Amino acid sequence: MKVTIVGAGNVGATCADVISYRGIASEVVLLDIKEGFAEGKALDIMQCATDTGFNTRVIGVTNDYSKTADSDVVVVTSGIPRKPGMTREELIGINAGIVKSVVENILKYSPDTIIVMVSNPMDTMTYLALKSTGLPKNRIIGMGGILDSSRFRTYLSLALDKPANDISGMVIGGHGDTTMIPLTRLASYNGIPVSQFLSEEVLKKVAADTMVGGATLTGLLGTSAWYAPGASVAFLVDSILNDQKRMIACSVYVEGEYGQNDICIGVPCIIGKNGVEEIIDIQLNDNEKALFAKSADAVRTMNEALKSILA
Ligand SMILES: NC(=O)c1ccc[n+]([C@@H]2O[C@H](COP(=O)([O-])OP(=O)(O)OC[C@H]3O[C@@H](n4cnc5c(N)ncnc54)[C@H](O)[C@@H]3O)[C@@H](O)[C@H]2O)c1
Ligand SMILES: O=C(O)C[C@H](O)C(=O)O
Repeated sequence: MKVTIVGAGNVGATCADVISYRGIASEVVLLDIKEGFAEGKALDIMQCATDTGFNTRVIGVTNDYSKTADSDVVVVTSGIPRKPGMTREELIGINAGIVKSVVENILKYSPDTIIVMVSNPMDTMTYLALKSTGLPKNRIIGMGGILDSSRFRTYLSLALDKPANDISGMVIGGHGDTTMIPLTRLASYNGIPVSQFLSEEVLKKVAADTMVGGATLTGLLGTSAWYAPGASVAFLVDSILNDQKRMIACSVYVEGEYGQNDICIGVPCIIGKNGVEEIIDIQLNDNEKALFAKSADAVRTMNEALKSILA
């Protein structure tokens, strides 16, 4: 199985590293516009093979899309990350043009591929990729909800002082500081509602920390995060390539689900070899429904901005 990752920066290279290390794909192509950069990252990753014991072939190329031919999955991480104090939405002006040209190039060589969108603002970049290529909606998947859910589970694990893998929880809605919706009501510690262990006040703080999880890391690091984002992409790619049919919150095109239409937004999906195989339309309570509607409005407004940027 072949995976291409466009953008060999922090997230792209970490994702290539995790995919190789875990043997998720037999071949990984890293592509970047910076001369020699992807080649260097690929060689560095390949030199881990004998120490960590993987056999994935990793190659790096400078803007040569012919080497990406027949990729089963293409991950798009090309574009600029935010700096402290910025929102993801402020990246739209530069990233929209990059994403549009990248997806056009990808499809010339891999017309049947599944695209995983990472570049921010991710929900709008996913929508842009869908609309500009005309690909069927099952083949464009935005990565955000899985990362936000990992952060939610981490903050819950810290509050409970219990391992994150014993905690389940999901974040839906937009991948933005004010648009994501941690589903606290449904989070559990080995099936037991977390509300049996944590006060309402603590749970509110966990949700608030989750929502600004990316901004917190950007403040600490000076650029946005990459370890958890890279691992989240690899988890998603694994579910596609190995047809695992995991339920993962992803940004996908909705047609009536959750009362919304014509946007890409984070909802629980079954992810398998055909990409998005099903959207799980769970029953939200009135408060969650209102939050989802507000989140969808914000995502829709951001999509509108594409018209003037790409005009
Ligand atoms: N969806 C998410 O959950 C999530 C998580 C983390 C980061 N991100 C986003 O992912 C993007 C990348 O973040 P990063 O930290 O890896 O940034 P980075 O600056 O480390 O890497 C981006 C890379 O893209 C390359 N690039 C730019 N234009 C290109 C083009 N036209 N073709 C090929 N390569 C190109 C750059 O040369 C650079 O190496 C950002 O937009 C960031 O906001 C999203
Ligand atoms: O926070 C960012 O800008 C990057 C990414 O979307 C994240 O959540 O880590």
